[in-house]
Amino acid sequence: TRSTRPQRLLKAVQKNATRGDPQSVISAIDHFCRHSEWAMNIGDEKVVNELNPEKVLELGTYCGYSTVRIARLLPPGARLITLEFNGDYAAIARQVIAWAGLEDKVQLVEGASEDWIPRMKEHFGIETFDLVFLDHWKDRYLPDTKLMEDCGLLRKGTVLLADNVICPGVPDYLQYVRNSLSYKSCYFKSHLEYTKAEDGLEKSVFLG
Ligand SMILES: O=c1[nH]cnc2c(O)c(F)c(-c3ccc(F)cc3)cc12
Ligand SMILES: [Mg+2]
Repeated sequence: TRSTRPQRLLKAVQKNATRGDPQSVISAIDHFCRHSEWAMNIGDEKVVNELNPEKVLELGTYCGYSTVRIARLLPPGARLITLEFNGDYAAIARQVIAWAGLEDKVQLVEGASEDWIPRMKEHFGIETFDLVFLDHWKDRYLPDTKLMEDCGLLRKGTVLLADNVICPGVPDYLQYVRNSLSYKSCYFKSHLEYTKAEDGLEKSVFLG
């Protein structure tokens, strides 16, 4: 049977990227998405880099592209936990993260965000996160944000970074973080990965 797009993306990484070199993995995926097949990676234009997080939560791994983008910048001892609901995506992402040599900084968990967010303390020993990257199902951004608040996983200064706030769009989440007194929110206009369509990132700082 025909291979899947994630499988073809992984083959492109194994063919064109150097083991242990995260930047070459990122470049190989960007090249694949620009010249072979579009894929829903955040891409090489939507970037927010002024953060120095120690504890990062990523909601939505897909093939691990943004996982590699974030984890490659983490200092020793810093950790990224990434949740992926789709088992096929998770299997590919594990191999992409391993090819980049970042498995020591990344914990990939397969399952539903609403099941794992309440277990961060007892299962991973994490009290609060410094950065949360939301890039999973658009109708889960708002409920998962409220769940993280209720689980005490956000502290004064925690940054929520949300992809696709314009395309496909997350209107309920945007309305919440832009109107809640508990967040300072701002929009980073960009483009939908590898296209000319508008998209952007919403950066929201939790005020406690
Ligand atoms: O479902 C998604 N989860 C996470 N990220 C996405 C994304 O970055 C997209 F561009 C898109 C996308 C897919 C098809 C389009 F025509 C436009 C955007 C979807 C997702
Ligand atoms: Mg996205």
